[in-house]
Amino acid sequence: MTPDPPGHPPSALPQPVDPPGATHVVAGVIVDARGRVLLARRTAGRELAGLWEFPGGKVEPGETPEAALARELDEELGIEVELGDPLMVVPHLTPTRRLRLDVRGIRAWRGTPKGYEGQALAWVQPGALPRYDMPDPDRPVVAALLQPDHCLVTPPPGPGDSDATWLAALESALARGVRRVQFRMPGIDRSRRQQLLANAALHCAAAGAQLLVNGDARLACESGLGLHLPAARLRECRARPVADDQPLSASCHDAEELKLAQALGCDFALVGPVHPTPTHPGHGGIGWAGFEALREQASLPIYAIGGLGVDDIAAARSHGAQGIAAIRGLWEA
Ligand SMILES: Nc1nc2c([nH]c(=O)n2[C@@H]2O[C@H](COP(=O)(O)OP(=O)(O)OP(=O)(O)O)[C@@H](O)[C@H]2O)c(=O)[nH]1
Ligand SMILES: [Mg+2]
Repeated sequence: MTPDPPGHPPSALPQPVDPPGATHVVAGVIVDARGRVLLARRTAGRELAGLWEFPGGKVEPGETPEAALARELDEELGIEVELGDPLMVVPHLTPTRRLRLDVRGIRAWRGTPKGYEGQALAWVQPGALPRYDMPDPDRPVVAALLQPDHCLVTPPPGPGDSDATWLAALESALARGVRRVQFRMPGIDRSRRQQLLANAALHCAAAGAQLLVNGDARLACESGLGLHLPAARLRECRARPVADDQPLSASCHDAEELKLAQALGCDFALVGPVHPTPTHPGHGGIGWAGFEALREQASLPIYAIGGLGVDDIAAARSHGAQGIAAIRGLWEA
């Protein structure tokens, strides 16, 4: 791609090209005035019969995704729609094919949705979506509707930094909208770590942010917080190391680790580095293509990490990520 000439606005994000053999499926998130989301149930005799899905269908040859979604929602529900923002594109590998589930918001519609193909419809409160049995690629979509689109991984206090300085930086990250925090403290002794964690927990609770402790299962359990497993710890785990109601996440670098994380019931994973970062010297980064190659083999929500910040959230979503996780990118104002 040639760089944009000076004085011109940056060009729009390149349209993702379907890899050979991928079936491009477009689906809409239709929300009513009460904030409920419309799901449709796949009818008997079709693949994945009985599962609930976002209404939509396959893009036909020569059709734009936008035209395909408008057509599908007219055929299936009898409504005329105005499309809103893209939510995310989930690349997914099934035993028989490669899918790209391209999910768009629906800004407005005319008509009353009805099941024109005999499918049952349900208007679902967002918080109840995880209770509906949906196809695997919908799991990250539901997470994108409900959970934070960025996750702060804390740096330890710098040399000479007081605990108060570190806590003030955490507070300002929370004030900027961080709602998911991984407490990572390499090189800090246990008693100082515990003290910082106790204070961080108070700040996070006050902001309504979720807090997960990196690596230390005992500390996580004692303090009733979530746990994040670095890849080496993940590989040692034979069973979920925290209670079901405590958040659990893991860092994964390959498909095997993602499978382990999923089998343990991790709520989400961190995958990267997408771009080179000072934290992983000598690693060139897996790039978005490498990220998608891992994403398509798993169904749990995944944050992309490595040289990313809030400006990269839309791009991350277009590659199937929940959003981005970052140390520096979210710590520094
Ligand atoms: N519409 C829709 N399809 C989904 C979702 N999640 C998901 O995996 N899919 C998959 O994407 C494909 C969509 O195909 P479809 O059967 O709805 O296609 P369609 O409306 O064009 O119907 P047709 O091919 O039966 O005529 C199916 O394999 C379906 O399982 C979703 O949330 N919405
Ligand atoms: Mg359909």
